[in-house]
Amino acid sequence: MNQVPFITVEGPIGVGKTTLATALSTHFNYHLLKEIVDENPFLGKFYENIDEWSFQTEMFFLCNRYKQLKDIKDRYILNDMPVVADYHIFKNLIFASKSLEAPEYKKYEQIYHILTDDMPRPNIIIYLRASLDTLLKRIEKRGREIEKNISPLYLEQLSIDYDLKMQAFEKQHPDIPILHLDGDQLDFVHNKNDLQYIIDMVTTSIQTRSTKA
Ligand SMILES: Nc1ncnc2c1ncn2[C@@H]1O[C@H](COP(=O)(O)OP(=O)(O)O)[C@@H](O)[C@H]1O
Ligand SMILES: Nc1nc2c(ncn2[C@H]2C[C@H](O)[C@@H](COP(=O)(O)O)O2)c(=O)[nH]1
Repeated sequence: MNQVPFITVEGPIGVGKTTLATALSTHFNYHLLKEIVDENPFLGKFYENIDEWSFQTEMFFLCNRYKQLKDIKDRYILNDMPVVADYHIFKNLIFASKSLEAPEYKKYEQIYHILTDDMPRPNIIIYLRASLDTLLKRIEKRGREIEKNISPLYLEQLSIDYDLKMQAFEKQHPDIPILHLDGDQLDFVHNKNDLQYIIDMVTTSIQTRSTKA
């Protein structure tokens, strides 16, 4: 496993991944790996008609993230420069497993592993959860036009899928610390003490990893 800190913040749409990853990047002076969203030309159509646009949407996210991971591997990880990201590549499987029909998902999964199995993986994961009501309010506050069509049911199911994925991930990777945070209780945007609480947790995790290395 790579020794240099590679931290990721994960969780359902609108939970605060990009906000927290950006704050951590600034605090620790780590390179920030931010996922692209608005550049995905299919996402707006996806929310209007998932069946029609899911394959192109998922493939666009996969190809873009593959290129991002390849770049940070070459430019940062292999040069022992830490990174903090607002996504884990496994999110592609969470979304695609629901949006693609089984035969297409089988093909997608094969392509996913071909592209990403030799890419760097985060060695500290921050898992943010929040209630459906909080997620919906934050998505509305963020105000992306294309996300106005996100159905509460889609978001609720996504949250369940994230929980199931994280439970499975913890069993499969006991060596990778997962910091579970309650996004309903922690306001790291408006409350400095809440942000400092998270920073202290992450600092401890980084130090623990370096002593084990
Ligand atoms: N803990 C929080 N408390 C209050 N507002 C938050 C919190 N986290 C995020 N937000 C706000 O919610 C919106 C979505 O945050 P964002 O970081 O874009 O979520 P994600 O990257 O998970 O989709 C933004 O407007 C952000 O300012
Ligand atoms: N169908 C997919 N949609 C995805 C994927 N990754 C992100 N997204 C969407 C969800 C949000 O509308 C927006 C930003 O996502 P966040 O998780 O950062 O809130 O993009 C994906 O792999 N498939």
